[in-house]
Amino acid sequence: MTMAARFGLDGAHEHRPAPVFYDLTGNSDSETETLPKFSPIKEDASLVATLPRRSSSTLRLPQKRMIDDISSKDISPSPQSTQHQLPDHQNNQSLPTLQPPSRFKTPSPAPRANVEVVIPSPSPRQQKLIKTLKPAESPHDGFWDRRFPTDAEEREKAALRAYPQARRVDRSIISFALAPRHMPHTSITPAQALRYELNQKLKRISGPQVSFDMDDEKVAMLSANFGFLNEYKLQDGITRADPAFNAGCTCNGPCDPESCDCVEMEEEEDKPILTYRRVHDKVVLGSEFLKRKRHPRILECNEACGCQGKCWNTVVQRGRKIRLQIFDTGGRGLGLRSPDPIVAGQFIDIYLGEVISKKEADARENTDEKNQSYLFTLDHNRNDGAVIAEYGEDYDDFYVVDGQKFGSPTRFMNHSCNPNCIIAPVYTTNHADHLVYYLAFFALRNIQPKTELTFDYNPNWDGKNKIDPNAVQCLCGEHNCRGQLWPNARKKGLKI
Ligand SMILES: C[S@@+](CC[C@H](N)C(=O)[O-])C[C@H]1O[C@@H](n2cnc3c(N)ncnc32)[C@H](O)[C@@H]1O
Repeated sequence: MTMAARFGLDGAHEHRPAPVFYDLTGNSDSETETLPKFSPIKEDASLVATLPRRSSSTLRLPQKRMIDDISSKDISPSPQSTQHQLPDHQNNQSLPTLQPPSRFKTPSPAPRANVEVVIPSPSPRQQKLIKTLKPAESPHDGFWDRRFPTDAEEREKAALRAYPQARRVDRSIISFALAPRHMPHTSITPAQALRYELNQKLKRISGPQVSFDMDDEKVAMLSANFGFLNEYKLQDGITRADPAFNAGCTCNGPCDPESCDCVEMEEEEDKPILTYRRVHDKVVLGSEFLKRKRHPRILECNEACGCQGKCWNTVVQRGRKIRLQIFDTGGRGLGLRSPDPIVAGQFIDIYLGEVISKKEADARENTDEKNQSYLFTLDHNRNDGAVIAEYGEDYDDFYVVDGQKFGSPTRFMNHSCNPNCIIAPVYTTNHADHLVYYLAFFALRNIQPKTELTFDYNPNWDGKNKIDPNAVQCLCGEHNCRGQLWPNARKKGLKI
């Protein structure tokens, strides 16, 4: 056999390295010439030189593949063929005897010619530490203590804190994403986990408490990804008017509703549109305003005003004052109510969501599989002189609020043909922002605690509209029910 074939260098002749064979018995007297005539020390040089030997068991014993390469008569090595001598005391031990190759029939992949062993070096910190250690007492068993640390050495290292110490942790202060801190150590259902997660989100809503008043299973009607908002979420392409264009009233001291510049005038009448008034301890919308078929916008005072936004005309910007509950209505999905009594004209909350372009709203509406809509177009100022002057008469790209994935509790308000709430456009901090304003809900009449809060989704209904078979069916159950929420023509691709 050539050297090249033996080391697997000559691929044309032999791809597999020649087998390495150690004579461990030292008592064979035959077949010397049939064994490969090579030095196992030489072939194993890389391994043998770098790997420390613990005992005779670390010597490479013939492996299955090696034995397959050799006929059964080849496996009685002679003392003469033994190239790797064992110390005397090891030679005296009873060493493993070779088994006939007939036991190994399964073919195995050829061994790789080059074997590389990478042993990670200790880090500089570990090296420094190792130098400081006194050599542990050797039990004189042939083990190299540096490579095979004794228990004594391990204990010393531990004493020197060579190993990272377990940190003491106060588990009671760890907050978990899905499990409440004080929850008993019982498993929770996915519905309970979802409820917990959504409750955590509810807690981040500003103002009095908002809660779920229903079973865990019903809470699952709401996606875990739903995000509650305290302010509009402006999406790509949505811009707000420059605050520099904001204007305020010139009132000197508390604003007078008869003369305050923030109070809009009736069309073609030299008369202010009366909005808020005081009833006992509350500032509420007056009945004249509530009774209107179309509710005009409300301009609340702000920092640019003579009153510096401290007068009565600041109801919506002061935020929600009642508690709210999201509950299961049955056929109409989730709904909204309050455990508190509400008086006529009282502010309830604003409608929040993502503010998106009309184009984006069209795309979302057309891909929405469910027949639910949370879209509100901010087009109240369509006929406003200032808007027409700025954007033109045919302008139709008004922004849209989408409360489907992000929103405020009012996003759960259902439609009723006999509603108990109205919705009005309200400007707070910037009167020049005609494209982004708030949609604010007010009570239309006194509302008893736990009564569902509803509004009219189609306030322009004139009573003569035919029932559209494609419209979403109304389930409000009121005596004057129209039978439909709104024509669903766009979703079905129909023309109306
Ligand atoms: C703004 S969401 C109201 C909250 C909704 N119920 C929920 O569970 O998320 C509007 C949707 O509620 C449902 N809805 C609201 N009022 C309804 C009514 N009177 N009859 C039937 N479905 C109604 C319709 O599916 C509608 O598209």
